[in-house]
Amino acid sequence: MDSSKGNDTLVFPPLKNDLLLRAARGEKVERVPVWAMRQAGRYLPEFKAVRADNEFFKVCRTPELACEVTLQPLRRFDLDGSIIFSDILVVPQALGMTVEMIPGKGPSFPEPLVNPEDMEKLDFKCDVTKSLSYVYEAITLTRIKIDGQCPLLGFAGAPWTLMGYMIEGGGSKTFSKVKKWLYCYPEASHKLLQLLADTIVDHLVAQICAGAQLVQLFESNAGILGPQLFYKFSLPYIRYISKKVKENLTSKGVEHVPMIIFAKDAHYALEELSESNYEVVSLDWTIKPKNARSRCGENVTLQGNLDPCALYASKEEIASIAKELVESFGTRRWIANLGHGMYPDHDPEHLGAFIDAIHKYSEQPSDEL
Ligand SMILES: Cc1c2[nH]c(c1CCC(=O)O)Cc1[nH]c(c(CCC(=O)O)c1C)Cc1[nH]c(c(CCC(=O)O)c1C)Cc1[nH]c(c(C)c1CCC(=O)O)C2
Repeated sequence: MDSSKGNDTLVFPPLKNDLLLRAARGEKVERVPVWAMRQAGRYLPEFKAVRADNEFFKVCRTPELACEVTLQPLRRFDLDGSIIFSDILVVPQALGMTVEMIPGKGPSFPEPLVNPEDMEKLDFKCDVTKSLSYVYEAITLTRIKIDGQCPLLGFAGAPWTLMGYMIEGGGSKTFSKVKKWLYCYPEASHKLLQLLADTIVDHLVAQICAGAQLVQLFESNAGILGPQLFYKFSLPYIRYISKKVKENLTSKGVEHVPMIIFAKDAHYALEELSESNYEVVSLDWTIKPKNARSRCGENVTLQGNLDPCALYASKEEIASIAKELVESFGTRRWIANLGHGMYPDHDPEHLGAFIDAIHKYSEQPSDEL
């Protein structure tokens, strides 16, 4: 069958480029797939034009706008993957918290959680299929509009990263408020992390049922925890999520999709992450590809790990860095990406140079496939 089925009722246009799915599953590819975290964003003038007239969460909540900005980078670049435009902070919103996106500052929670009693304000019975239905509608619409050009990724923030925003009320240098919870209120912390994990499972399953062909879990603030806290308060929930997502899909009779874990700066846990039931482990730029491969073994696909700042280099230098990455990662079980997201002052053409160079240097002679 050439049409891909997201669930029993949805039939989407056939997929013309499945490199990303094949690389995630460890199959041979004729060239290495490439996409970029935050590929839809403020470095694109066409994104800024949409944002000029629409508040950030309005774009998230309006399926036509979310679909439009998701497709913008695909019109410019030869991308092998597309990530739905949304935000990790829609989950705290679904739990009843107010989140604002303040220009020049980033996300802000006017009423963050201060004490464990504040958790009573959260909606423990929240039904994401209702409160986040706009995300799933955006995914289904985008899956249709993308017309099989490449696979569509869904995503969520991991529990520890979301807990950080909910308690700090925004970004932070030290994350001392949320870390204080881990030391002073470990039981309440686990209760909050479990609530988040269960909500994230439902959110990822609903995205897959709506048409997401891979999903990525962002533990962007893993680096703030040392190994001890990571093994206690992050890794168990990362593992719970992959297990439950897969179980829930099986019980619904929906095909499994590859799952990607990005635990930024958690080098110490690479072995454990690669044994956490995720098909892909995404790396930040501070680790050598060969080192990561020998620690993760041969059974997972690696993703990454260009330093986003390398996109400030000349196009020639970007091409030579891309060539080095291809030589270090090899062409099997690798998805080329950045080690974190695009920055607003990146030149779009420099991302284009990276994408084209990865394709050029990873092209396989057809008789070797
Ligand atoms: C931590 C985090 C957030 N959101 C996200 C993460 C995890 C990834 C990471 O570590 O960067 C994930 C995210 N946020 C966004 C996407 C969309 C898809 C894509 O990657 O293209 C994704 C995958 C859109 C966005 N989310 C946000 C923007 C920019 C805001 C704008 O348009 O005004 C975009 C395009 C806002 C946002 N949202 C968040 C922050 C910290 C910010 C402010 C960042 C800034 O201002 O530079 C929370």
